[in-house]
Amino acid sequence: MQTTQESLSGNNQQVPFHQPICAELRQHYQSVRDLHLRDLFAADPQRFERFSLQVGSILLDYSKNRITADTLKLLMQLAATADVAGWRERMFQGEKINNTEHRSVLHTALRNRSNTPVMVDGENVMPAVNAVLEQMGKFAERVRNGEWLGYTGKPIVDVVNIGIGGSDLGPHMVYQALKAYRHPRLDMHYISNVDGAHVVEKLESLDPETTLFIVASKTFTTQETMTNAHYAREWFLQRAGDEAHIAKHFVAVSTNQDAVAGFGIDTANMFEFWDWVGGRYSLWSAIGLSIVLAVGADNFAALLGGAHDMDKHFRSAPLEQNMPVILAMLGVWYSNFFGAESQAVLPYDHYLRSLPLYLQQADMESNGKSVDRDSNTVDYSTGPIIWGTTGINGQHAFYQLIHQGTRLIPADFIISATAPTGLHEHHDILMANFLAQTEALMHGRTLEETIANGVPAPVAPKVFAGNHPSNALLLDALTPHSLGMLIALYEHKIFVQGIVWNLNSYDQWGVELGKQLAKRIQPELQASTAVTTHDASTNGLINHYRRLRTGTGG
Ligand SMILES: O=P(O)(O)OC[C@H]1O[C@H](O)[C@H](O)[C@@H](O)[C@@H]1O
Repeated sequence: MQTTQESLSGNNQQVPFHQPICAELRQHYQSVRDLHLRDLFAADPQRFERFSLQVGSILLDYSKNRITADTLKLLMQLAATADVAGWRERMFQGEKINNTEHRSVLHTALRNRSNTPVMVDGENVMPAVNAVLEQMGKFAERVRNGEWLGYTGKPIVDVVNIGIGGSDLGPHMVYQALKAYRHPRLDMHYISNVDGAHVVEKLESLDPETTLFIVASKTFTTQETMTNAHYAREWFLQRAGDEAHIAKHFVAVSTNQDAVAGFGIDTANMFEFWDWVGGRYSLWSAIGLSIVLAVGADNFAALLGGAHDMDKHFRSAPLEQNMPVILAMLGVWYSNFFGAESQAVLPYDHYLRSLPLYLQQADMESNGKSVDRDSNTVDYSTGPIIWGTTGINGQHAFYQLIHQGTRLIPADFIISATAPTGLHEHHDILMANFLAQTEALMHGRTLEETIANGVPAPVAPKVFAGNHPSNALLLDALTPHSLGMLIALYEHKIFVQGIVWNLNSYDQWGVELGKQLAKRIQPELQASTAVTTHDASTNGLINHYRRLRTGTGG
């Protein structure tokens, strides 16, 4: 096993995409690209059994993909060539696979319910992980049972999570997904945008006496979060008067103890996590505090347990029976051989409506890269554009393009078999649409079938080519456990694709340049003379804004 930083870097010739298996896959692609799914199904009555897999409470039907048994065999050879199994072990064992930041990648340790030791720099991280989990559980229990009181002696009613990116999207998505499990007295709110409208509008509806703020930031330096947190602190103090009341209404989640203390939050009210937790993989850490407050420590433990079960499956199942690996390699098949540009995520579940947003960060910030882990510029496509919304709403908006447009858009359809509301008729309608769409995308409707249907002329616009690939993910029910499994499934899919594309999926240098430029531009917006230090477009826009700007100095 590789241990040193140098040995984690290979050279360009080692890149999986330069290996002979890719030439073989390209050749194979030529023989498969014109096959129609309709014919593949007709030729093989066992296709569903052959290309579906159940792991715990999740069924993955991947039979409606443009693959044959040979495709899968070759894709798995590519995964093996990329040493997915070796890298997987390196990740789980805490090697510093994030080679540009020299960090381990151990979100799996946060949900390691087996409690086996996980070592970072010679130290087992599990005692610290468990201690923070306990701290979160105890704190949440006091808030939930009404023991934790605001400065006028009232129990907390509203909790505001102030965070952005990974410190917002994960907890926000999970809170929505587990709404059915939430504490009846507690409402969670999420403020991320530095557009003042977000914080002002939200605070208008809240009572400082019964509101708890969680300032959630891994670095505790993110400008948007700090600006909103300072505003919330000011808003609170204007009403509560005394700084001593802050301790009852502000807690922090961060890796940066000094900055938390500097903000004025007692570090006794800080929930810690560590630099080996990537922001977009952090909902399992103290960043999930709002989840624990909403659904309780037991349900949070079930969420972690679901993710842990998926971790165990991912770590031990052979590649060809490994759900994250299968999803990942199907994605590679469409991105790198069919030239697909995007991947749609279509949850048929109101509670999962934020999953596409969450996965946008998880996937696109991880694999949206054109320089590989050895600093070579890649000559193949990497992470796709992730997009989507709840399935039914999408049907009445953009599905037209998926059905009859000119682009190939692989889509993941996600649904649970149980209606959390008990509205069974609603759920049957939802399910029928879910099935109808995947069937229509796959099968299409030929010219002959269209004519036989007796549709009036013109007939051509009413023909559906079909052959559009989709995965169907069917959960027994949307529970904390199955949600944990589902999120971990996607995390590991992203990991596998990153390995196949030879990327470091765990840094995000691409977000830095804009941040630096914004810092430079911000004071220029208040300049008294025309700004000339940028390109003509940026200068023109800055100066136009300076003229229109209202408020001090404008
Ligand atoms: O948690 P924070 O340190 O405030 O970071 C919040 C977010 O901001 C960054 O710019 C990154 O692109 C994200 O990966 C991160 O999740």
